[in-house]
Amino acid sequence: MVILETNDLYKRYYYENRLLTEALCTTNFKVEKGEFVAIIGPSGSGKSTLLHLLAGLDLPTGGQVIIDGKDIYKFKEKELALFRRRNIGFIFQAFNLVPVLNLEENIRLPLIMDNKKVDEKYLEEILESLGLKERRYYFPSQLSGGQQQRVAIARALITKPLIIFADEPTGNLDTKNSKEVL
Ligand SMILES: Nc1ncnc2c1ncn2[C@@H]1O[C@H](COP(=O)(O)OP(=O)(O)OP(=O)(O)O)[C@@H](O)[C@H]1O
Repeated sequence: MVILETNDLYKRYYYENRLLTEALCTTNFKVEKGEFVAIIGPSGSGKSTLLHLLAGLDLPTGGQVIIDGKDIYKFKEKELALFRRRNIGFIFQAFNLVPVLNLEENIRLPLIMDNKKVDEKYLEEILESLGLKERRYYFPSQLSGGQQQRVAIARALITKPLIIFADEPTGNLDTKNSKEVL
């Protein structure tokens, strides 16, 4: 089953009506449910642009992104925000945790924002499998980079999303922490 599809997706930046950068040239591909795909390419080749477009975080110049059969850029802004929150997990290179919330609260946050009940058993499973149980009441500033990134992963998993996008999730980590996160 195809979970993600792009149709002639592209992104250009203009400056004073002149083409400044072709950040992403026309892209067509499909991703099957359960597939693990890595996007590789030199610096500036458009990897982040592509990921942001796929996750509904940026607007394409043209083309479609279809997730679970839905053309995500046909949604109105609020609908897209809701669709994103319910169906898409995103892990950033900079962990983007909320500093005033503890580890567990950070993980619960997407469900709280959606007025949804947390599946407590699943939360415990995630904390256990990511080795975060003993640190659940720590704040982000009290955690190592690898631990913070694992919290970001847990936060992406808790909503049981259809698809998870990760933009260089180990980019800020040393070799040991990178291995742990992967
Ligand atoms: N706001 C913008 N205005 C103009 N050009 C932009 C803008 N944002 C990105 N670009 C250009 O789009 C191209 C693709 O950038 P992108 O960040 O997607 O690359 P990348 O492959 O993720 O790079 P890296 O591996 O270095 O993070 C680059 O040439 C960049 O200069």
